[in-house]
Amino acid sequence: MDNEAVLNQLTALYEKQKQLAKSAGQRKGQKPQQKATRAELINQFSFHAAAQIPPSHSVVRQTVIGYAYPPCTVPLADLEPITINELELETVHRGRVLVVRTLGYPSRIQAVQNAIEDSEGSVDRLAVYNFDMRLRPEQILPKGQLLAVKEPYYKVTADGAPMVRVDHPSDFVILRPEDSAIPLQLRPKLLELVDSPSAWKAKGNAAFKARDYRGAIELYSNGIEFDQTNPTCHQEKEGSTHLLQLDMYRNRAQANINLGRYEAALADAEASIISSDDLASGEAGLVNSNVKAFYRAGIAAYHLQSYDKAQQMFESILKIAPMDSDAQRELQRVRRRLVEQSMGAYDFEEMIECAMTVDKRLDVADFKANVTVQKTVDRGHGLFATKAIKAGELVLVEKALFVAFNTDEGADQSVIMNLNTGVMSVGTHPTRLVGAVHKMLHSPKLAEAFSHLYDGGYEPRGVQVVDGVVAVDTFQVEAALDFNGFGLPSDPTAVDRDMADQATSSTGVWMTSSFINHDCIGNAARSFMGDVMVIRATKDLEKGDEILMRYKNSDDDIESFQKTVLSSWKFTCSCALCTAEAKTPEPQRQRRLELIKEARAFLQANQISEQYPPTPVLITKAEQLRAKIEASYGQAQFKNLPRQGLQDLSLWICTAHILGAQHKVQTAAAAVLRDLGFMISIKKNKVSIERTNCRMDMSGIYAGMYLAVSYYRKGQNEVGKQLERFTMEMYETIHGCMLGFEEKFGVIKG
Ligand SMILES: C[S@@+](CC[C@H](N)C(=O)[O-])C[C@H]1O[C@@H](n2cnc3c(N)ncnc32)[C@H](O)[C@@H]1O
Repeated sequence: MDNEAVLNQLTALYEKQKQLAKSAGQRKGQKPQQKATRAELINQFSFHAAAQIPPSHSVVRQTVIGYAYPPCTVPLADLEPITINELELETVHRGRVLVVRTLGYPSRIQAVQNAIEDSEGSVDRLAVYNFDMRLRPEQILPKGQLLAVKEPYYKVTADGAPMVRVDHPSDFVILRPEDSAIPLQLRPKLLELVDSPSAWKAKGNAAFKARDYRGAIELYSNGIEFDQTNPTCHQEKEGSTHLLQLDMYRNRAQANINLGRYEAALADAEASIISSDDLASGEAGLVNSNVKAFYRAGIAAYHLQSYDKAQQMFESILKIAPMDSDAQRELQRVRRRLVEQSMGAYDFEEMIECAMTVDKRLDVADFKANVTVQKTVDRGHGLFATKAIKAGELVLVEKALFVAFNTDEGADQSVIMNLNTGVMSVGTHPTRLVGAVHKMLHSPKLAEAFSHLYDGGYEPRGVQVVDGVVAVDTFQVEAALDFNGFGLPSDPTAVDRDMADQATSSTGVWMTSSFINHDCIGNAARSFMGDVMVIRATKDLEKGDEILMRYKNSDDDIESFQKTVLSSWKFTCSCALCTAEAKTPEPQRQRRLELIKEARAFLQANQISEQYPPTPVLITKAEQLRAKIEASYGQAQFKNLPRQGLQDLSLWICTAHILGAQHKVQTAAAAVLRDLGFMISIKKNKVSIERTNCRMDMSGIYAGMYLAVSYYRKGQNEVGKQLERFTMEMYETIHGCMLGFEEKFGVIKG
């Protein structure tokens, strides 16, 4: 399907969804008129359809963001039960909880769905959105599952039938058979009596072995609680009860690690460390238990990027088990992270290699020592330099909170239609939303950090942990992602790895980089290596300077550029470039747009090839056109500023001279650099480059190398060397590292 057809299809779908939402809204508070019967529902969910996903080629998968309601923040125990028959359409039932059992096998399209029945035997459909995509549908809504929907949202669906809809993962609680929230009618007839901590531990171990880590965590928790609330329960093994409890903490730590719940894992692992008094009792295996406890604490701390703590844990192991090879290996790994974190010393080439061949989610630390988040005068928060940073040096290296790669398994062209904001985002956005939400669900720390990202003015509610999970508001997360998400290019070897290439490209969110405000010129450039963003300075920065980057490349047509910025990020850019445009008289701007159009047509019709170099007549024509465009950039407004509309044509002229008479290369290459905002002057073999208003891109690297070579050819090697160094620095800044420079640009030297 071509782009226009997709766009038409999406617009039609959006309109339809808006219409549906409107007519559904009119039924607010009503009871459903037509509902599927138990038999119909059982029939609908009667076979194993877990793998059902619509064919992605003909149907654009859609996630509709409709009524944005906040998640429940009341503990399950404080909610009043509600039955299916009491539910009212288009209503979030605040203060209530619906306890149900699933009737059939789950199906999955955008949501995982199943038929449900309540304590009165009434039936309906349940749809769980934003589920953890690492889980299979049958792990979320298996047949016969008892579960609670906190403050249920009862919704009219596209087919007119009702459905209980869960948008926030924390509103959905899987219940164990013995949970007191389960009404008598839904309770399993036979409840296994578990009456000792060791029995809970055994059950936990069995669940763990079956890779049911969620289940194992609950079972160990029950065991720990049982132990704490029944102090006399275990005469089973005098003296060892305390150790049994520590075993369960230790095992729960591993289950938490396996689910990526590192904060809980660290707390569990630390709680499971056996004291020196207990160790002195000399029971066999206790040292080994502590090795496990320290190891798990170390791994959890590592994933939380608490590298000092991780180091301490692995060193503790080596004190009691000096030959432990796992601890030795992990200690080495941590030490590398500590060097990266404190000094910004990375092996970037290895990172690109790893992203290309092994895993795009890289194992590296963040380097944030050069920046800090501060309030700005008029644009909320911003990111500022904590020390002077030279052009080309690292400003920030940051691993993403989450990236949805378009190469991930199951990655698909899908669309989020936000009926509240009117924004439609096509690509991997739905995956990014779910990924970010699930990262926060078990990490109050991450949720707290994320809550500071700009979200367009959502009412701040703080981070609340309810029933053991963070009540993450998926609507708010989506709003924040709209403002703070970045697109990534799909090719990690591409030279200019800044902008995303297509609507369907990978998308991610980086927490610190999110504070960088926009400027069309800016003073920093980003590149990506796997899920790591590398930001370097494009000019010398002073301590206290605000870091600024362009969110999107500015358009020749300033009006349309400003419109996009306003609709996407809700501000009007007032940078030096936009101000210069605004000061340019309208007829002059219109004239320039016409000339740029003419230049585009010229470039399209006269693509350069080595085989057929452009004729002198053609080059003269290009130069005349360039002169006209140059004149349309008023000297008064654009003194020392980049002139975007000239860039492509200038590079064409420069390349044409390279292939033809060489004597004009120098002027042509300098013109390309001038159009990017570099003011170059060469006096007595000394190259000075004024770059206050520079922008960097690939044309600059070509021009820089051509310029350097032209001086080498004239025997002015000193000048050539300085220009080559400048070009290499530009390459490193926009590419992140020097990998590939020699192959692609070294050859220009011949
Ligand atoms: C990714 S956030 C940047 C950090 C943000 N200033 C904050 O306080 O968190 C994007 C938002 O910052 C603001 N912003 C960014 N650049 C701006 C600029 N040049 N002028 C005014 N506001 C800007 C806009 O509100 C935009 O939607």
